[in-house]
Amino acid sequence: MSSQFILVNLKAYKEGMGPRAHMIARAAEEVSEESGIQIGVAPSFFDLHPLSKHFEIPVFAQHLDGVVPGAFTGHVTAAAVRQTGAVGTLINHSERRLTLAEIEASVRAATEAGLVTVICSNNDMTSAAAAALSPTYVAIEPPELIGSGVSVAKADPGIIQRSVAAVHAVNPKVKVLTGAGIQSGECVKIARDLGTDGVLLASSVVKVEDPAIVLRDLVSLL
Ligand SMILES: O=C[C@H](O)COP(=O)(O)O
Repeated sequence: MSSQFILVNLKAYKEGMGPRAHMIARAAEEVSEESGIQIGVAPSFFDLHPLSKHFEIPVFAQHLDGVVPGAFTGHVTAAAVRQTGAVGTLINHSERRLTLAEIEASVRAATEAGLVTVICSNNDMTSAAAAALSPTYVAIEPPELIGSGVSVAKADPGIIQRSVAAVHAVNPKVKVLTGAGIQSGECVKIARDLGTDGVLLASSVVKVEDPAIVLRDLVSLL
């Protein structure tokens, strides 16, 4: 069985909320069972518990704050994310950037809560810095390609290769995902052949009428 991981970020897309989040999670679970490839979803905070309750696939938060439970307002603690049944979290997504100190605090809090951590980075230098914090994964995503329909695997394979090398030079135990414009089995295969452990993607699955068709294509060459 391939150890590749496909993580679908539902972002704040209206096509990824409520009933649509359930439909996407159901498609992810079906395709995961058929293919043996692990497929997870990162819905809005409000859909974490509904999805973790109904589905076996890994459910991730899109962000968490590195604060301990207490007098904080509008913060999302690692303990609260854990209680929803989520098993992991994105940290420092391009659309939810944090300071270096905040990233470190978020990774520490999430790790202490037993969550899988995915730090997002924008280039190979920040990938190396992220690896120094010992997350489970670093996800390299060139911001200019996010949501563009142009795949990082085809447009900029060099950034994937350099990031894998940079991450592993700092900490060989840290796994690497890549994202931005990922849309087909060919993209996933190119990323895997460049040394990544999977992909992080959104629009190509979330914004289509039938996500299962795209998900089946994504796993087709693994
Ligand atoms: O979290 C996912 C990434 O930002 C990629 O988004 P995208 O697949 O729509 O380019």
